[in-house]
Amino acid sequence: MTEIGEGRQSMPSEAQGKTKAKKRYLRRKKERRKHKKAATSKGDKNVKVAESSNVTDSEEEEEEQDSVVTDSPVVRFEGGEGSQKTSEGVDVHDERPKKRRKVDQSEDAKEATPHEHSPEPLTSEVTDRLKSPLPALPSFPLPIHPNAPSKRDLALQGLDPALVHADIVDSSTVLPIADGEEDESTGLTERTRKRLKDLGISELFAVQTALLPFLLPPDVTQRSLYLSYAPPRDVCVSAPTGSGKTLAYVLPIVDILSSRIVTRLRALVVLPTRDLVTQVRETFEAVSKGRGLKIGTATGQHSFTHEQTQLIADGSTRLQGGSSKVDILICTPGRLIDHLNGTPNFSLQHLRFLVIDEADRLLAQTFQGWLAQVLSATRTSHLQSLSAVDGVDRPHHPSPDALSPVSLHLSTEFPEFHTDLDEKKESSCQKLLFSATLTRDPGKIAALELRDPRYFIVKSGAEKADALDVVEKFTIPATLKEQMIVCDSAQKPLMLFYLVYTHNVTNALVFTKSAESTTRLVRLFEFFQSVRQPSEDQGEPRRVVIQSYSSDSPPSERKSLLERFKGKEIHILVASDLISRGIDISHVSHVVSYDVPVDMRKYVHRVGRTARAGRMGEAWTLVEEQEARYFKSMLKVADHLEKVKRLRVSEKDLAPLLPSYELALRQLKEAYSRP
Ligand SMILES: Nc1ncnc2c1ncn2[C@@H]1O[C@H](COP(=O)(O)OP(=O)(O)OP(=O)(O)O)[C@@H](O)[C@H]1O
Repeated sequence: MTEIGEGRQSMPSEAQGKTKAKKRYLRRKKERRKHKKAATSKGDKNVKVAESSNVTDSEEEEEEQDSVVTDSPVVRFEGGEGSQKTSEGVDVHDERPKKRRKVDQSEDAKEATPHEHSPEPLTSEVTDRLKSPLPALPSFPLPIHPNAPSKRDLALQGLDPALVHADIVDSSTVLPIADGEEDESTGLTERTRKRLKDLGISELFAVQTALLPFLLPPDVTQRSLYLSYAPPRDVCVSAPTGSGKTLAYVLPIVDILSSRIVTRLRALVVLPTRDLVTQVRETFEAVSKGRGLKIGTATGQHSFTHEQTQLIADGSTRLQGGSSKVDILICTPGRLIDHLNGTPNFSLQHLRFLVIDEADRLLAQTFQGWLAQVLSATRTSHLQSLSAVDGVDRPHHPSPDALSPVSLHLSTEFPEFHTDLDEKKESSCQKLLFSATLTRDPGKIAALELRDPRYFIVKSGAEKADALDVVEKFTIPATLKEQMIVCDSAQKPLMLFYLVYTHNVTNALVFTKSAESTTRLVRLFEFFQSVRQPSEDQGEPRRVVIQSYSSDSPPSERKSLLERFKGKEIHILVASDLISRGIDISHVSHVVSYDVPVDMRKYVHRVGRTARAGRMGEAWTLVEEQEARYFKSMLKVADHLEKVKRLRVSEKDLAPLLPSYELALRQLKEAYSRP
């Protein structure tokens, strides 16, 4: 309070002081104007006398205030019609312009000159100073906006340089299989080439032509079972679905392992599903027929003990080099870890090949950190942990002859002597990664501890390929025709039935989002078929055999379903994404995504069940109206939107099927409402 009071007391004197100074200033200003007027009046008779000599101080003040108001470039008058009311309700006539008025900026600029604002007339000393150039201030450099990194640069950030410099292979490349003793173009042995011809294969596909010469170099020492002093480079392969990736690794493995004398576990193939394990085993058996190689599988389909007896020759004696009944093991990651941790003498120290097929899928799932465990087991003897596993302190009976070079330094046989055998060797295990949608994720690739990797990317139009294509895009088989049908969700089953009947589909895979919807859709289709009336023009409708294939069915039933589908006993297999990857059924003519795939990878693998090995195929995706935007943007991001054409089906087309469909729907409802 005191301070405020004091402030108020001092105000009048300050105000007076200010008023005097202002008065002085205004007086001088008036004088200046007079002088100016006197100087100009002689030559200019038309000059309007704007400044009366008897203008009062207060009038001058108002003038000053006005000039302050007009300093603002835009003047706005809120009250309409030029009059305003004061807070007390008194009408005040406002003489200012009623509309917005723009003040001329150039006039402002003129007013803002130092002369105008200077309260004192400029002395000659000051004007001299103003005229003389002031020493220039050091100017700061203008800020530079760095260019935003291009999409390409961003995409390449953090990538393995080997991936950026990948070998791009044109998907249309084929190479006839040579006759004669030597084949310099592929490095395949005569025996393997003969076997391929027996299997009806006369030429090699693009991925095979690229990979075989690399894995089977002309220098035979490079084909040894152990390469501790010149360990082989690892390989990553990205090639479209159905392009023959399986043979690209089966052929070199069979050729190299055929030189072995003792059976050891030398090739390990890891796959995400049991069905794929069975399929790859069949390919190995077909190619290696008559070569004496032993092939085993571990998927959990049989009991653990049964699998152990199939894999291990001797589980009772402690063997530093491990023991194996198989040269090649094809397995799922979960079961592999079970054997690594729980099967005595199961060792990966002799591995020459570690194949990870459908690599992006396997790397996306941890399966108890299977990869880290497998990589560690390839580096040193797994034997050390054995007694810990079974809890038995075994008598010490090492057999160093069975040790691989990578494990020789662990030998306890000659502890006193230091020879080059003690030197730690590198593992001879060559990692081979395959997928149609190979991950480019640097983090996931780093986990693989790849050794000087070489990337092969198979795609159409390889000559135009850019590093960005390598990074972001997946290739779809050139022989595949893709279409989407946008429809109401309630119409989807009817739309499927329409497509099946009008296109005479007899070999199709239909993908749904879940095992439950698979079963429901099959039941609806069966009801629909049972109530469908013969048409006037086409007579009795064709009978379509449809079955569901999902994780709900036991493995033995699934196996038999696949066999029947391959044998064309089943026309349509409605499946969850369980078989969207890798499954190779050559005659599949149509793939229907009854439910939209959740991402581009899923889409690529689903549609890739048709148009395999250069055959023609069609893929339809049923898109609910509210999903259309999402689906299209997914395709657009993958630069694939223009490849998927829209197929339009009108109400009129569906009308003939509608009565049977409605009846079938009622039956399905009843079936599901029954307790
Ligand atoms: N050189 C060849 N000549 C003829 N057929 C071949 C050749 N190579 C592979 N095939 C056949 O092509 C089909 C597809 O091969 P494969 O299953 O290896 O494809 P993929 O590239 O692994 O596909 P996906 O990515 O879907 O697993 C198989 O039926 C296979 O027998």
